[in-house]
Amino acid sequence: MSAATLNAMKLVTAAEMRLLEKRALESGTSFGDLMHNAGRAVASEICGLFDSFPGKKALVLVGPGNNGGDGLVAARFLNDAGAITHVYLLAPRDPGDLVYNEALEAGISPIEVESDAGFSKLRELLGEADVVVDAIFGTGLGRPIGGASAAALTLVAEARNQRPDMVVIALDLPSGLNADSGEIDDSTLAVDYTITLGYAKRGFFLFPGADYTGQILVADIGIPDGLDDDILSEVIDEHDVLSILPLRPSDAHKGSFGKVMVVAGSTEFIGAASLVCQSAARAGAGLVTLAARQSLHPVFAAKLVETTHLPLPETAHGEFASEAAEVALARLVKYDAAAIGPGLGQSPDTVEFVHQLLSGISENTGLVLDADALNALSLTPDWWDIFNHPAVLTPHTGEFARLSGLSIGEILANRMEICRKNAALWGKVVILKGAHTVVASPDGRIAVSPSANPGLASGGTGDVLTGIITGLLAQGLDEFDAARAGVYIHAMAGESVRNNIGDTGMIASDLLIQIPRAVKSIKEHDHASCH
Ligand SMILES: NC(=O)C1=CN([C@@H]2O[C@H](COP(=O)(O)OP(=O)(O)OC[C@H]3O[C@@H](n4cnc5c(N)ncnc54)[C@H](OP(=O)(O)O)[C@@H]3O)[C@@H](O)[C@H]2O)[C@@H](O)CC1
Ligand SMILES: Nc1ncnc2c1ncn2[C@@H]1O[C@H](COP(=O)(O)OP(=O)(O)O)[C@@H](O)[C@H]1O
Ligand SMILES: [K+]
Repeated sequence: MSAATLNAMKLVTAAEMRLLEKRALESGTSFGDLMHNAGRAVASEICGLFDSFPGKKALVLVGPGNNGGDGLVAARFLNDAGAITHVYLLAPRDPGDLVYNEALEAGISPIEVESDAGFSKLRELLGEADVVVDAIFGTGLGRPIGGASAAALTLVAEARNQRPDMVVIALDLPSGLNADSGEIDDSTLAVDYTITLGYAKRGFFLFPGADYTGQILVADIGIPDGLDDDILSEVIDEHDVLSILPLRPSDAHKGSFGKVMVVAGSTEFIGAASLVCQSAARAGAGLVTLAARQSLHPVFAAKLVETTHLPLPETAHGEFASEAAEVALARLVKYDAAAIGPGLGQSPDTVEFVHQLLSGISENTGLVLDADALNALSLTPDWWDIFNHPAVLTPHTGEFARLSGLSIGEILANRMEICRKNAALWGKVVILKGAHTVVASPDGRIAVSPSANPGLASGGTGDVLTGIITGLLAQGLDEFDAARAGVYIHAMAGESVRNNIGDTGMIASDLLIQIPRAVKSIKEHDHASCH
């Protein structure tokens, strides 16, 4: 999905959605109103997808519960809008069902599920439909989809393969997609659009579900304002990022934008340090200094022209000397933010160096810990009890597994919730990297990247993220703001490269010049939207 298509979105679990619905009912909205609003809003979104809607052929697949009820209301409004509308009932509706009877009164004659195993009528309708709405199951799915519903969904998928112009829409969510975990059923359709009710669901940003939603549109179903203040999860949005980006006064000097120290790099991982330094500068930091072992200095000095250098003492064996941390700490007091870890390696001397740095660093220094700094932390049981400095941690799944003691499978199965819980336990802002990166604050807030971009899955792109966030911390942002703005800018930089060269062969260095361009674009969009 293109990240730019998403607007500000809170994310809910199925339980949170039920709670919001309950609050809406308690505040005087009836369930009938909500369902009516839902069906009408879905129909209105569907009409908006076509240049001219009257005369289009719409097929609504209706299931047994309230998702099917919404489908019946939507069918009525599609009919009113001039579509030739068919409703296909996958399960009988109660004869007293209000929305069913309203559909009948509107002249729609629902087609009962066929006893013919060949589903000849359904095939015929699918052969002609311009738009198919999956209103079979929503958040109430309780077990695997089977029988006629599974068969119908398979037929839609087949028809779609034969007629790519047919638009397939999921009402609330693609049937079978788990709103909380992103798990899917064998029958779940990969749709073109998901028109979701009230709030986007967490599962839309978790895999495999994230590959099935198509473009997500949020339909307003009339849940009154002010009921969702305790919903703390959202997709990171351009307007939020704009509101937290540091100001750039015209009379600024380099001291205005903060100083970053990067403690990174080793003989084996030279490039990591370069990428962090360059991205911190590209994110707007006033000055970047690289602290690396002194024998590496000539290489870095040739490569990093704008960066200043703090060569650190080393042993005859090319390891950090015992006084290296003290040298770095003495200089660090003059810095606003530090990135520690990328490419440092994991030798015992390096681990000791990292531990000394972390135990001596001032509370006033903004801190991003990545890669080998995280690996070094993981070696200490209950490390979070000892290391209580505020920091942004940027683990990928493997590093998160080491930090938490959880298995990679456990983390992947529940990325948002696990990231949220551990951020609270560790007292850190935690970025769980990957497609739809999750940012969690110790206070329970979660911000999810709108972007999934396989182009970013190459060595060094994480170092760029670390640099951007440290650059933002140095400019005065707090940890959570720097983390979510950094994740967004990094994602936008990745989207720009993907737009330019595709998702194959992107390298981390390609992102660097795109960082200021992403910031510029965020600022200009706001300017454009004001006029
Ligand atoms: N939240 C809101 O504010 C609003 C929410 N709204 C809508 O409500 C939707 C949730 O509705 P819901 O709770 O009725 O659940 P839904 O997804 O229709 O399915 C439940 C039905 O399916 C059945 N069933 C379950 N699994 C099955 C299976 N594998 N195979 C076969 N049957 C299965 C289950 O039967 P049972 O398990 O009892 O046998 C029951 O009959 C939500 O997604 C949204 O569209 C709006 O209307 C208004 C405002
Ligand atoms: N499929 C993907 N979609 C979006 N972002 C991704 C994807 N794969 C990787 N990334 C991003 O690329 C970066 C990779 O970081 P990391 O795994 O630490 O690699 P490295 O250490 O080589 O830089 C992270 O910011 C991660 O979120
Ligand atoms: K559905």
